[in-house]
Amino acid sequence: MTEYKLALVGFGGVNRALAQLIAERNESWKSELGFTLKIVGVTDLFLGSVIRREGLDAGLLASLPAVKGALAQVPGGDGEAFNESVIKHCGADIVVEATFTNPVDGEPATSFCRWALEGGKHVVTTNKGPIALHGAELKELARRNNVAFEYEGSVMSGTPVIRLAKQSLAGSSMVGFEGILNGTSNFVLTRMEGGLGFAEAVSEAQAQGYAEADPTADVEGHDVRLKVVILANELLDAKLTVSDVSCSGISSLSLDDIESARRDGARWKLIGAATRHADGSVSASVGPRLLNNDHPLAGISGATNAVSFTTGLLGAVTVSGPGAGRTETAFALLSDIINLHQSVAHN
Ligand SMILES: NC(=O)C1=CN([C@@H]2O[C@H](COP(=O)(O)OP(=O)(O)OC[C@H]3O[C@@H](n4cnc5c(N)ncnc54)[C@H](O)[C@@H]3O)[C@@H](O)[C@H]2O)C=CC1
Ligand SMILES: N[C@@H](CC=O)C(=O)O
Repeated sequence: MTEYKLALVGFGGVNRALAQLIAERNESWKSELGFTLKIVGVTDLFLGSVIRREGLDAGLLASLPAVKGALAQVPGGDGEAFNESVIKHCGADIVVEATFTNPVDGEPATSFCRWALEGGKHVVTTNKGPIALHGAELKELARRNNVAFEYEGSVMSGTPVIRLAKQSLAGSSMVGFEGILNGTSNFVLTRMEGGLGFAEAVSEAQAQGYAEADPTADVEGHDVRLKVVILANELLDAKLTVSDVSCSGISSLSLDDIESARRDGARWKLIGAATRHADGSVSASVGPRLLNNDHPLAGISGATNAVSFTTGLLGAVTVSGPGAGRTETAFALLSDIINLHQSVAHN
């Protein structure tokens, strides 16, 4: 039976949910997936760090209080985050990177990924910064070190859009996509349709674990811009950088705007889109759009996301599912591990 040893880097909502899944389901994964997971290291800026090569109790980790230095309560743990030691020396096969997304330079998560890949460890991550800003370099580093670099959760959380589009829509002559790609902003718009104020709706999204550490990234479109760069570069063979994508958010929409849209049979949605033109160039944008109620994306509510791929052979192919959420995103990490397990077995 294959057992993968994991180092969890960042122990916030997503990696804690992964620990909970491991505590509850590791036994059933033996027969269902053909492997089990063992956590051998955890590090978090706020909670501290711990290494235990024989394996840590996933249930105990998942139930730790979210207080400063809490990992010191675990046998062998420390209140300080020794990121480099955990990534390089805890004996992990897979580094599970889920620290804050930094939309400006992708750091320090990009360095964490580099350390892991250079050390011959697989990396799975939900962090959008390293992929949108340094994806080509990290993929090349993974290739040179013969390890996997997987990031399904970076777009639409547990909804498997990247792999689905890359594998199952390969050869469909994709020329573009448009989508609702941020759970928080769609949740906020939906709650505002119910009459809740903008600030209260953002607070609810934070409490649900949907929002970024700084929710400005969600409501001003910066998070969607990273996702548009990731999808365009993966699926349209674009070489987009963040500055190539025009970007505006939903913070200027008032309750009046939303109510007046409703009276007109329409809904405001934050849409990220990219199109490949006849000359091969790709243009991309993020911004609020008023959609008539009969538009395929108009009915998407709450933290649900959806993306519609425009293909030459099939026309529009639309995928919808969770766009945010702790357990939903932890599932994306599991799906990355399943994918790397299948690749390892295949090779
Ligand atoms: N929550 C969600 O629905 C989704 C989250 N993501 C991405 O997944 C990542 C994790 O998300 P969450 O767990 O919700 O965030 P979170 O804010 O709950 O947790 C992040 C953790 O990383 C730790 N951290 C930050 N900087 C660090 C550093 N330099 N070294 C060590 N630890 C550090 C923080 O202390 C925090 O505990 C983020 O990049 C987010 O953008 C992606 C898809 C969905
Ligand atoms: N904050 C993001 C989380 C997923 O990427 C969102 O709300 O979509």
